[in-house]
Amino acid sequence: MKYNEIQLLPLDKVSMQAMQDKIDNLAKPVKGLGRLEELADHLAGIYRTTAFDLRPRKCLVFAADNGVVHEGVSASPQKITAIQAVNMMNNHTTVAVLAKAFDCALQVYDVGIKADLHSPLVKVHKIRYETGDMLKEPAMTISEAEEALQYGFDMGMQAFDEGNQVIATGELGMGNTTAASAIIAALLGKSGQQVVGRGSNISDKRLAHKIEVVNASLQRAGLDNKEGNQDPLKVLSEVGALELGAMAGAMLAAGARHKPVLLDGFLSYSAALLANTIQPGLTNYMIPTHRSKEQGSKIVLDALELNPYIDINMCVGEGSGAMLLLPWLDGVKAILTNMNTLQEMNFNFIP
Ligand SMILES: O=C(O)c1ccc[n+]([C@@H]2O[C@H](COP(=O)([O-])O)[C@@H](O)[C@H]2O)c1
Ligand SMILES: Cc1cc2nc[nH]c2cc1C
Repeated sequence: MKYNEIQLLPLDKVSMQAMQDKIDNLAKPVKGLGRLEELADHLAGIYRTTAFDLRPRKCLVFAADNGVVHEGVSASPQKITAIQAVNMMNNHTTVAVLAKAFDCALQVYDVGIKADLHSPLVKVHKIRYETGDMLKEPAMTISEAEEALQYGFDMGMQAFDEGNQVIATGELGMGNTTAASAIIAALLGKSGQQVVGRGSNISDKRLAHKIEVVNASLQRAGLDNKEGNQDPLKVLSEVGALELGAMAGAMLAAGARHKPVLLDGFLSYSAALLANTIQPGLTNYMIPTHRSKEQGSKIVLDALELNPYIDINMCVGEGSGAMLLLPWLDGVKAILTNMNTLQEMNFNFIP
C-alpha cells in the first residue's frame, strides 16, 4: 500500500462513550482517574472497542545524518548519530534502557547515516549518506522524500503485521532539530525566531546563528510564506530530514491499521505535522506522550491540538519520552481488567 493512499476512519464515538460508561461504573470517585480516563477513551476510539490489548509493542527509531550540521547548528559532533545507532541496538541508550524496563521491542533503521555501520542489529535502508545542506541546496530530492515516507510506512505496517498493538516512533540524527524547526516554520508560516530552540543544548551565540540558518534556508527554498505551505513533499525535500520523513511514514501506518502511535518529542511533532498534512485527521491516531523542553514545542503542539500527558522538561529524543507513557498504558489495561464495579461493591453516591 502507498503511504498516501490510506483509508482513515474517524474515532469511534460509540466505543468512546462505552469506555467512559465503563470507567464511571468502577468503584472509585467519578472522574477520579483524571486524564487517565481521557487516555482510555481515546484508545477505545482508535481500537473501536473497549476490549483492546496494549502488548506487544514496538518502538521504531529512524536514524540519519543531516547536511545542515556543517553550518554549526548543533552542539553534538555528527559521528554521534552512527555511534548511538549501534549503542541503541546494544541496549545502552536512553530509549533502549527504558524500552527494556517497560517491555517494548526496539528497532533502529538506518535511512541515511553518513557511515557504514558495523552492526548486524541495525536495519539498513540507506536512502543517501546524509542529506544536502538545506542552506545551500534541497535536503533531498522529491523521490528521496517519497522513499523516506514509504519506507517508514512499510516498517510501521510490518510492525503491526508482527502483532504489535501499539507502535512508538523515535529518531536519531545530529542537526535534526534545525530541520524540524524549518519543517514546522514552513508548514505553519512561522519564522525561525518562533520555532528554533537549543536542540542538544547550544549556546546563545549558536542559537542566534541557528535561527539565521533556518530563515535563510526557508528563503532559499521559497518557503518563507506567512500563510504557510501545504505541500508536504516540497517541505520535506527542501528543508527536511530523512529520519523525520520515515517517522511520518510510520505514523501513517498507524492510521492505516487503526492502531495508536506514541509520539515522542520535538522531532516527532514535526513528523506528526508532516503526516497530518499528508493525511488530515491522522492526529486522531497519535498519542501525545510528553511535552519536549524544546522551545518550539508549544507552537506545533497547539497547531496539532495535542496536549501531552507528561511534562518533565525532557528533550533526549530517540523515542525515550514515548517509553514513559508505557506504564500508563499498562495502568489503563489493569484498571479495565481488575477493578470492581460500583454494582459489585453496592456503593451508592450522593453528589
Ligand atoms: O526529543 C526532543 O525533543 C529533542 C530535542 C532536542 C534534541 N534531541 C535529540 O538531539 C539530536 C538533535 O539535536 P541537534 O542539536 O543536533 O539538532 C537528535 O538526535 C535528537 O534525538 C531531541
Ligand atoms: C549523546 C547524545 C545522545 C543522543 N540521543 C539522541 N540525540 C542525542 C544527542 C547526543 C549528544
